[in-house]
Amino acid sequence: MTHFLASVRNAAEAERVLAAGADIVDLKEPDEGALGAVAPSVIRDCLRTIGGRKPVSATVGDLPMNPAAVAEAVAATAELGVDTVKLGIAAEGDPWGCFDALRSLSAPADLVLVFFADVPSDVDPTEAAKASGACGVMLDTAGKGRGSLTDHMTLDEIGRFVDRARQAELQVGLAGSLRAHHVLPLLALRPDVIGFRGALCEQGARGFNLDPKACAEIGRLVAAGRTAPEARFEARPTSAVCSISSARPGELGGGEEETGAQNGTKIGTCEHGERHRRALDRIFVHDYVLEVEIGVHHNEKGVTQRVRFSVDIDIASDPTTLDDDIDRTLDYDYVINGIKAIISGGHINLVETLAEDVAQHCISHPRAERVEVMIEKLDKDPGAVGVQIVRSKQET
Ligand SMILES: O=C[C@H](O)COP(=O)(O)O
Repeated sequence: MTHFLASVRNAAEAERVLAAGADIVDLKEPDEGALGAVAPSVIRDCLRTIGGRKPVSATVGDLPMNPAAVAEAVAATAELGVDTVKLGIAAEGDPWGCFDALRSLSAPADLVLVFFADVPSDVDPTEAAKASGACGVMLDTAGKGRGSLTDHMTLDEIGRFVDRARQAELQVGLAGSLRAHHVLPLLALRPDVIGFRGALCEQGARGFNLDPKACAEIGRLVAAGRTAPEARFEARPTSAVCSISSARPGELGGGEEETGAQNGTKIGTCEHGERHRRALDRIFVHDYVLEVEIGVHHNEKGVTQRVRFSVDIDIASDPTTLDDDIDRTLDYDYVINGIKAIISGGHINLVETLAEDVAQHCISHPRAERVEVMIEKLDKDPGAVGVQIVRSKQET
């Protein structure tokens, strides 16, 4: 199961993220850099407040790779009683000297090495963990104004990082200016930890106060999403048939589709772009009907009504490297699990809001270029009413 790590700067914030369902409280001063350290007195205070309810990690600051300084900082932080100490691997200095020094420490806390996706490093994470005695590795970003983790690495690359750590029997975490729309695609990679600060704060700014609504929203998404990837191995929803049917070459704009036995959900793929090395293909989920709590009217509150989702996503693909591999395209489950996670959040007033959330989820997939979302309420008299929106990567 993936654990929700929330970075906080004091005990009051720790209480707030615990209320939002955080599994790991990560002590960090956001104004002091990507891995800014909080003062020892603040760590003690937080440990008292948390009182063992959840594991606590702490960072040691953005330190240069100086063996003596790194070993001293890790040992001092571990002595305060945290469960895990997180150490960022900087580009310059003597990382291997640091790993040697750490290995000979007998610090009373686990060590996690943090690698920055936006800082090139030739240190191999699993080798570094072995050399230092770390029990885990994590990806994060150093430059918090320079995009999120997925702006610096593709999902395939992040997946390989997770897999390599797994093979080395290491715990693995993912973070780096992650937002709500990153939750599902990253949970699908099955990391042990997914970490947030900025997304939990007012205006999404990591140095600002925590926003209780944002904390709750991220907590809810992680809780809902970490079960969603399992759906790949579970029975499909009765309303959907999810078999793949690809267009044959030459069927521009055509394509094949399969129709659900229960209510006619259609899911498929059709090629509609030019057939060069990098084609534009269209993945679609049509006529997917779910019960949703939605509407502004009094008689729409506290009840569900049938809503039909039709989603078309244009994806960049390279047919020469597809290799019959689901990870090299966009899985229909990504769309379906996203819709399910969005509607599990409770009542939504407007179909426009629902359409926008679905569109943002879809367009955030690294392969998605353009998405069309149609949402229809089916139980309104006299017929279907709804909204259709189009969003492109360039607009987001
Ligand atoms: O360890 C997780 C980090 O605190 C993530 O911070 P961020 O979401 O602001 O990049």
